[in-house]
Amino acid sequence: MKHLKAVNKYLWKYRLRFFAGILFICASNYFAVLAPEITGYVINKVQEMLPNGKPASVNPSQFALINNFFAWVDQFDYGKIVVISSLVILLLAVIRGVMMFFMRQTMIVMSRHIEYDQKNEVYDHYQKLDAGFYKMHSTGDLMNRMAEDVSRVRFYTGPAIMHLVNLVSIIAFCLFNMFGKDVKLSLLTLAPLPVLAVTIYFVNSIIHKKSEVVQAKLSDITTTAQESYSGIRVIKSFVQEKSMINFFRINNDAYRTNAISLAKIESVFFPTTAMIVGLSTLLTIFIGSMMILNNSSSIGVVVEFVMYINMLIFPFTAIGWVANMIQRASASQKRLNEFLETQPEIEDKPGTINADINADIRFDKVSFTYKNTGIKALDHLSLDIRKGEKVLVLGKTGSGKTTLAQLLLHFYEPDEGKILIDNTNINNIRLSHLRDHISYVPQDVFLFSDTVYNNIAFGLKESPTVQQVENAAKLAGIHNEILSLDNGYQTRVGERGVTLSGGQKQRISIARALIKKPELMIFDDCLSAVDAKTENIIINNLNTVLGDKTAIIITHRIFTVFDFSKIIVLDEGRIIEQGSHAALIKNNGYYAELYNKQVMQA
Ligand SMILES: Nc1ncnc2c1ncn2[C@@H]1O[C@H](COP(=O)(O)OP(=O)(O)OP(=O)(O)O)[C@@H](O)[C@H]1O
Repeated sequence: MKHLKAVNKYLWKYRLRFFAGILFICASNYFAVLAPEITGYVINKVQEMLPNGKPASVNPSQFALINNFFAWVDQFDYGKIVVISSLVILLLAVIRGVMMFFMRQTMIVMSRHIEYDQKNEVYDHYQKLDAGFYKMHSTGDLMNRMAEDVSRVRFYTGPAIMHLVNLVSIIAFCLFNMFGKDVKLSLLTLAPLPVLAVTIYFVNSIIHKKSEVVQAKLSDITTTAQESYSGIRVIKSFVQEKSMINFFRINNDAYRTNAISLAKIESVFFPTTAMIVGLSTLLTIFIGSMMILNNSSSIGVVVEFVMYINMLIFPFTAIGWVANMIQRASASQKRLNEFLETQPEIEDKPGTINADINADIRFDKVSFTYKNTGIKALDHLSLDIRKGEKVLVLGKTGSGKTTLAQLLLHFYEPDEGKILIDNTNINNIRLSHLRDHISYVPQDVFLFSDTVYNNIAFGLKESPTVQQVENAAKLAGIHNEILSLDNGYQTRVGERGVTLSGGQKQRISIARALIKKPELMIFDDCLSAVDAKTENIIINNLNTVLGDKTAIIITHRIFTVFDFSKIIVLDEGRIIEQGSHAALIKNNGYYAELYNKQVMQA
């Protein structure tokens, strides 16, 4: 329960709806408990009219309103009493209906507002968390917390609170009336209800546990099916269709077994509840009849009690259900709190500034180890890049090239050493300011399920002109291919849109970086899926576009068409070669070896 304290701030934010909701619930139950009293009164009147009938001695109602009504209606004859009472019962039902409408309008609408706020809160927090966090948590886990956990918490702020207040108030009103009328009859007829509540609570827990297992199994088969669709080419080329079908069947079998077991429990549970309800009514009639025969109660009061007992059954059965809902919401809120309380390791510290970024870069003995794997990706690396320089970063796979780029973007923080831009430590530069001045084309290109146009324009503060978007696409060597798509720049890509080739995606993401025109551009092996001819065109274009901008180009291949100011070769997080093309060829090391291989292949 303590975890749910986190939603109190929202209950307070929507306090008007919350308190109005409580008021409507109490009002609806107040009007609900008046009807049995009037029914009992009318029945006693009927009995009084029978031959040898005498007035029943009944304790007055607990409510002044109803006592005043009886005093007033008593002046009329029997026929009028029945008609007026019936109309009043009808009126009470209408008022109750209206109150219930407002109760849902306040409480359930409040829970939807809270759900909306909470989704925003979680999403905002996700945006603040750093790359390290995302490496540690799967997308499925993040999505679940955002969708399922938030909706379970909504069950607490909406239906659970509403039913809780409802059952507390209806139980209070009924007991107040019942004990006021007849203490002995109340004690005897109410005795089975707590047993009913406890039993239902336990059976409900079993049902919930079983439905969770069913949900988990369902999610297993969905994942298996989803992976089979996305990986269908791999499955077919490895001739694994049969084993995939078997794997799916195993998951589906597990789902069926659990779903059937749940259905069995439910099919016993609901009839049993109905039977207990019937037995309670029967018990009330039986005990009531005995008391009428002993002249210690009246028919009207017994009928009134039968109605109260029927009113109480649902709240008593709901105790277990509501308790389960609260428990589940609490578990979900606990999971949400875990994330919401996670502070990003990389965030703006006090005193960070919007420093000038002209892109003189210095790596000063920088070392970095990935915490999750313990791999040392950079080892006392020192590097100077002057404004306007174009630097080629080469190295075997895993040598630390991407890490170098991501440290510069401040995705991670060095364990040792410092990174300076124009003599300011990047730890002192506001994150958004730093990243605004850098265009980064990552190795694993990502396009949003949106139009090609919007994908290129993504991240710009102001909407670009069509001309600007097309220019960027031309420089990235993709303009003509975009025009040949059915809807040109308005073609949707990704999910349910056109599927682009790896090379096309890479070039769209280059266009996205070029349109931003920042001080520093980092291209991380982003031409790997492009053929040599297109690669040459793009590199040539870059030569013109980059102008006096600083650029870091990470690659596995050597580009001879481009005149790099500096080439650095990384190995195991250290610079092993550094210099101009000519100097490195002369050096006869890794670079010369790679160059010779490339020349031979050409
Ligand atoms: N997120 C990560 N968590 C843990 N270890 C990582 C992570 N990213 C990279 N590494 C490890 O750090 C080392 C350097 O990786 P990095 O991606 O910087 O190399 P790279 O030179 O860019 O490789 P490639 O050319 O294959 O892209 C590698 O050994 C890699 O396994």
